[in-house]
Amino acid sequence: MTTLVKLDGARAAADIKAELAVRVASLRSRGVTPGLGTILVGDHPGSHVYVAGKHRDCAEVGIESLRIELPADATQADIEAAVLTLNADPACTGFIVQLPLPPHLDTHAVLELIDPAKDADGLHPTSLGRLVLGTPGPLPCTPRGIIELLRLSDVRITGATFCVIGCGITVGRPLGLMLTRSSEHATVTMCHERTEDIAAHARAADVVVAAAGSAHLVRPDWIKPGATVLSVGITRTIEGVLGDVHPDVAEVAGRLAPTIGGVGPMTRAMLLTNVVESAEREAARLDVT
Ligand SMILES: Nc1nc2c(c(=O)[nH]1)N[C@@H](CN(C=O)c1ccc(C(=O)N[C@@H](CCC(=O)O)C(=O)O)cc1)CN2
Repeated sequence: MTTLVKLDGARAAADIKAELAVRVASLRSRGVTPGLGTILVGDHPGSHVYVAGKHRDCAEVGIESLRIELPADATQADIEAAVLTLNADPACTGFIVQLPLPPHLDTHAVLELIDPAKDADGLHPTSLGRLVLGTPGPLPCTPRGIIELLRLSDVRITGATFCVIGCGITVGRPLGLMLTRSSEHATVTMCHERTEDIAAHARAADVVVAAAGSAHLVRPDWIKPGATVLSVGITRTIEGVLGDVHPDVAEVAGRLAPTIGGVGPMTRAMLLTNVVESAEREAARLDVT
């Protein structure tokens, strides 16, 4: 039996927030106050928990935060008006639209309306285009958090084989792009619901990232002994929160980012990082002009 190392995202995020608090204090002393806006539509239980966490984090590091909440039956015009409000609000230096939106809304049209200069999530087409081209821009928070957690935990990325399960816009798809940049140079297999024999792809990988949103999809016999596994997808049921990775995977993996306290806190820490980096660019611009 392999000894399991926990990839402790909660602890890493606490360290990152402590460092960000110092940078925010310095920005404020130079007259730049970072402000994060959030737009939350509907009653998705996970989204309420995550957005509450994002506002708690802001208070902890000294970032102002603004909150817009809309009912589940909000129209496309309602949410687009909320985006335009935050685009125009000088107190909001960056903002996010919490996903998923209720299915009657056009998510891509909403994301496209965000002022790219205020895109705190790295999900605007301009930011994703920059990611493809390799030019600097805000990076999507969960993939950035995954890579940061692997680096801080000394997990080899360059030359390693990754199996990314799930191709959604918040995690899998941008993670594939980020892992294959020259700064990472990993070899990545992207798996999705039409992939034949995902288990075989996972078994061949040094690192398995489960971001499909399918409870206990990844079983122990999918994992090469000693491999690194990250449980990213979450399903909320009446029995509680279930991750994409079955708990018995802990008996085979060498390192495991658990469903709770793994990648989630890192996602939030990277959101704060994006907000602070954008405010620092603004401060540098003001110093020059
Ligand atoms: N606009 C966005 N929407 C969503 C994103 C995103 O990056 N931008 N990612 C995911 C979920 N996510 C971010 O909002 C997220 C997931 C998990 C956590 C978190 O703090 N998890 C805690 C547990 C909380 C709980 O479930 O009780 C932990 O792991 O300890 C924060 C953010 C979807 N939407």
